[in-house]
Amino acid sequence: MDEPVLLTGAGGRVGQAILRHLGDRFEWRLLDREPLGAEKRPDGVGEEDVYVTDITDEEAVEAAMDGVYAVIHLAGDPRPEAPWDSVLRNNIDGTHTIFEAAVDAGVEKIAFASSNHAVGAYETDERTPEMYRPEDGFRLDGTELPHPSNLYGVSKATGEVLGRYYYDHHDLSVVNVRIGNLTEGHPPIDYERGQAMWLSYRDCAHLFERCVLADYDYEIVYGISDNDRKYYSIERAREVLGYDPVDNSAEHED
Ligand SMILES: NC(=O)C1=CN([C@@H]2O[C@H](COP(=O)(O)OP(=O)(O)OC[C@H]3O[C@@H](n4cnc5c(N)ncnc54)[C@H](O)[C@@H]3O)[C@@H](O)[C@H]2O)C=CC1
Ligand SMILES: O=C1O[C@H](COP(=O)(O)O)[C@@H](O)[C@H](O)[C@H]1O
Repeated sequence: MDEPVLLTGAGGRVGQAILRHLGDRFEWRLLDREPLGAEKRPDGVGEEDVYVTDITDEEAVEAAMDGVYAVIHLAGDPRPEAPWDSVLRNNIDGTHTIFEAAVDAGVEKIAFASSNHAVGAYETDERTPEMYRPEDGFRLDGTELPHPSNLYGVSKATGEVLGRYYYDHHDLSVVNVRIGNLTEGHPPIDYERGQAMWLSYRDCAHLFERCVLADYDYEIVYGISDNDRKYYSIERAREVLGYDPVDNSAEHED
């Protein structure tokens, strides 16, 4: 594959985890509404490969999408407490703009950064905290309906449905990655839920690498490391994408 991979939200935590481990793996085109200094760009990615624009700007997104093979779409408001006006603009309208431009440009596939918060309401008082523990067998596997924890989760579920629409009506492969809790170096401390859905930086990069390279139609997978504590199945990601994580939050417990 010689064509570029467009990474939106490249300057954020997930984007930087990906670039840190996959900097020389693809020909990158980076997009963010904030400028990306040299320290945020892999070697060989110059300012000419960076698009400083808002994803709701249709013309600018069209320009960034020209000739692109695949998109990793991360840009958006990541705050679980984000208000409706922000998720409507950044997460829903922005994601719609990305899909429209991708279809127009003939992009092959899109990996969309969905979230645990699209399904957070499965974590009921009856199930918690037991479901966060290794001996508990409760698993979500991506076939369940969305069950959002907040309006941010609603926006992520909406992104997944937008992807379904563009997959059904256009020649575009779509994978939605319901990312757990990306934390650098070690799992969250004193936070069982976060340890159960920990995603290490290197597993995050590997997972999105597989999203670019694997063949699929429309998928919903969970993005967590291979934690002993887990309530998300990673079997679908293994099967369809060839995801093979190396980290486990249990290895960081005393
Ligand atoms: N970090 C995590 O543990 C998780 C992240 N996610 C999702 O992954 C994606 C990335 O999250 P993070 O890297 O943690 O967030 P972040 O806030 O660190 O990075 C987001 C990046 O997107 C850019 N951005 C935001 N709105 C934009 C817009 N309208 N146009 C252009 N650029 C825009 C920001 O400037 C920033 O660089 C988000 O969509 C988030 O919802 C989902 C689950 C967990
Ligand atoms: O979707 C997201 O989820 C992570 C983890 O959620 P939390 O409720 O354990 O904080 C969050 O840190 C991140 O900001 C968000 O985008």
